[in-house]
Amino acid sequence: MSTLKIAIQKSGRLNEDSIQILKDCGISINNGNDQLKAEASNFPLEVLYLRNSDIPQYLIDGVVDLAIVGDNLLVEKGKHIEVIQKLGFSKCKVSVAVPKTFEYNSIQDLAGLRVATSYPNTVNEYFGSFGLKVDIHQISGSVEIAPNIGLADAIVDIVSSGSTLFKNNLKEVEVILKSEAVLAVSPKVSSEIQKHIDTLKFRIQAVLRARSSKYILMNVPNDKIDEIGKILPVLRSLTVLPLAQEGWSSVHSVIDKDTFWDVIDKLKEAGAEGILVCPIEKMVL
Ligand SMILES: Nc1ncnc2c1ncn2[C@@H]1O[C@H](COP(=O)(O)OP(=O)(O)OP(=O)(O)O)[C@@H](O)[C@H]1O
Ligand SMILES: O=P(O)(O)OC[C@H]1O[C@H](OP(=O)(O)OP(=O)(O)O)[C@H](O)[C@@H]1O
Ligand SMILES: [Mg+2]
Repeated sequence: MSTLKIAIQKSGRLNEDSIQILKDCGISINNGNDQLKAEASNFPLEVLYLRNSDIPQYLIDGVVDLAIVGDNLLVEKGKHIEVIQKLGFSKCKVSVAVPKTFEYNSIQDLAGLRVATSYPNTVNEYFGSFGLKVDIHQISGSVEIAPNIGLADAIVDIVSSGSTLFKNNLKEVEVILKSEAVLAVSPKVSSEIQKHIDTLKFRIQAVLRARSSKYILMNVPNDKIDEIGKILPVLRSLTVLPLAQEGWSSVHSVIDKDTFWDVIDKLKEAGAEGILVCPIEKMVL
C-alpha cells in the first residue's frame, strides 16, 4: 500500500503545533523528533522532519507529497505550490522596517538603498511592483541587527508582536504579506496518494472547526426559546430537550469561540440560566 510522505519543520516555531495537529487527527507517530523520519502506526503516513526553508523545494521535486510550512516560504520559494488548507497557527507578517530615525514617507524613499533580508525573491517582487530596485543583502537570521551594524538601510523580515523591531530601534513601515502555517501539496502526487491526502484534510478540517467552536448548553423558559434561537448562530437547528421542571427546556448549540462572551451576555438578558460552555473534541459536518 502507498504511504503519504509529509514534511514538517524539524525544530522551530512550526514544529510543536504541526505534531499536535497530526495527533489531534488521531495519528500516532512512532518516535520523538530525534530522528529525521518517523512512521505513523495507524495511518499510511511517513513524517519527514526538515528545515522549513527547504520544504518548498522538496514539494516541487515531489520528494514529499505534503507539508506543513509557513505560507511566507511558499511566496518566497514555491509560488506554484498549491495550498489546500490554512492551519491557523504561526501567524505573522513579512514587513519592511527602517531605523526609527529614518524619515519615511513612502516606499520610493528606499529606492536604491541596501535592504537586508532572508527573503530576496519576496523583496525583489515587492519593490519591483513599484518599479523600484533595491540592493539586497541576503542573510539567514538576526536580520534586525543589520541596520545597527551598518550593513543595511532597511530590512524585510518577519514581524509578529513587533518586540524584535522595538528592541533594535526599528519601525515597521510597510506590510508586504500576512502568513500562517498551511498544508501544501506537491504537484507530483499520484491518485492513490491523493486519496490519503483527502482523508487527512478531512480530519484536519474537523479538528480546526472544533478548535474554533464551543458547545453551549443552557436552561430556558419555553416561552423564550424563539428569542434565544435568534441569538444563537446554529449549524442546522437548535437542540431543545424538555427539563423535568415544567415549562423549562435545555437548549444546546455550537458557537464561535471568539464571540461567545458577547453571545452569553445576550442569552442571559433573554432569560437563559445555568449556561455551560464546553470544548469540542472534533466537529464533522
Ligand atoms: N515570531 C513569529 N511569530 C509567528 N510566526 C513566526 C514567527 N517567526 C517565524 N514565524 C513563522 O514560522 C515559520 C518558521 O519560523 P522559524 O523561525 O521556526 O524557522 P525558519 O527560520 O523559517 O527556518 P528553518 O526551519 O529553515 O530553520 C516562518 O516561516 C514563519 O512562517
Ligand atoms: O515580532 P516578534 O514577535 O518579535 O517576532 C519576530 C521575530 O521572530 C522571528 O525570529 P525567531 O525568534 O524565530 O528567530 P530566528 O531569527 O532565529 O529565526 C523573526 O525572524 C523575527 O526576528
Ligand atoms: Mg525564525
